[in-house]
Amino acid sequence: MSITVENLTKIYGSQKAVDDISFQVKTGEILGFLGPNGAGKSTTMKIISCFISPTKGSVQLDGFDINKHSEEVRRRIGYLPENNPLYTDMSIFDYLHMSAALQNVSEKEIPDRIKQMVDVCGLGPECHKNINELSKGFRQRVGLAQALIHDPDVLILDEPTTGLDPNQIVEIRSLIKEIGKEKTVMLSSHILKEVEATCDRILIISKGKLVADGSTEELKARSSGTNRLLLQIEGEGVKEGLLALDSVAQVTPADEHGKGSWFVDIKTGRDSRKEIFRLCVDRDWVLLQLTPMQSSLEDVFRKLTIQSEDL
Ligand SMILES: Nc1ncnc2c1ncn2[C@@H]1O[C@H](COP(=O)(O)OP(=O)(O)OP(=O)(O)O)[C@@H](O)[C@H]1O
Repeated sequence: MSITVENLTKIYGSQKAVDDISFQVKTGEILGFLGPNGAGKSTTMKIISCFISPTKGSVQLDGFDINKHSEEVRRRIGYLPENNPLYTDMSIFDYLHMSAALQNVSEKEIPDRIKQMVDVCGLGPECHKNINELSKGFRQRVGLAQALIHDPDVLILDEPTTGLDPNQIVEIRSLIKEIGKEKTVMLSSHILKEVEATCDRILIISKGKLVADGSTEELKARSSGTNRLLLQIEGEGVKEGLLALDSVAQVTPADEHGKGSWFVDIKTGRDSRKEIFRLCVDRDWVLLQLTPMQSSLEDVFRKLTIQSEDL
């Protein structure tokens, strides 16, 4: 089941939280939704899940419109809100029973659905406990079980791994990947490594506007625009010599990588390595290192979200 968001805007009082954004999530895709604090991620996810209505624009799930067919949409969406609000004085069983009933799962089917969710979300060893007796990781699993109880085609997960320890993060991440084999998933996170490891595609939102849309590799390539090399050279006049090469855009010191180290940014579509090697031979320089560098998702995120502060 696909999600189509068109010209979505949400204004709270005088604040534009989401500013005319459009995107699609394809059936079976795991989409990562990134952005700094207050960028508009939760607001967008709440609108898609029919928890709040947009000021303008539309969201459709395979043709079901959130404004016209909200019941149909809700039935097809599982939503894990930020901070995973749970009724902590309930047992896992009672909570999942209540969640299933609220999602109109028939009374006859509920016990089987709960059994399946306990199994899928790995709740077995803890399922006799009350929610307030569970660790954060297990509470998160209960939140996921709640979101999945009515077997929705689409899962919307708002920061599903916040507050978890590294082991729990790995466990929840692999659970999401497993679930994502059958369902369309959209998840927000502040952990870029997690998004990189879990998602097929990434959207970056900043100040309510979309600033990037693509796979991790596409975003890295688009963001850098130039290739970067790390060079370590022994010799005189290295910076000036490198800058004189036609394919070189910029040379900056990289002293943290050792004496005589430089970052060399190469113009788009060019390859300077042979030229640099010949230059070293001509000038009698000693080339100690020539390593291509890749920009990280952190670099891309910072570049795009800091740039958009100036919009
Ligand atoms: N109910 C509300 N009333 C007024 N303003 C709101 C409301 N909810 C959110 N906002 C504002 O809308 C903007 C976007 O908030 P939102 O929660 O969508 O951001 P976010 O990207 O999810 O942030 P975070 O990563 O911190 O959770 C923020 O400036 C926030 O203060």
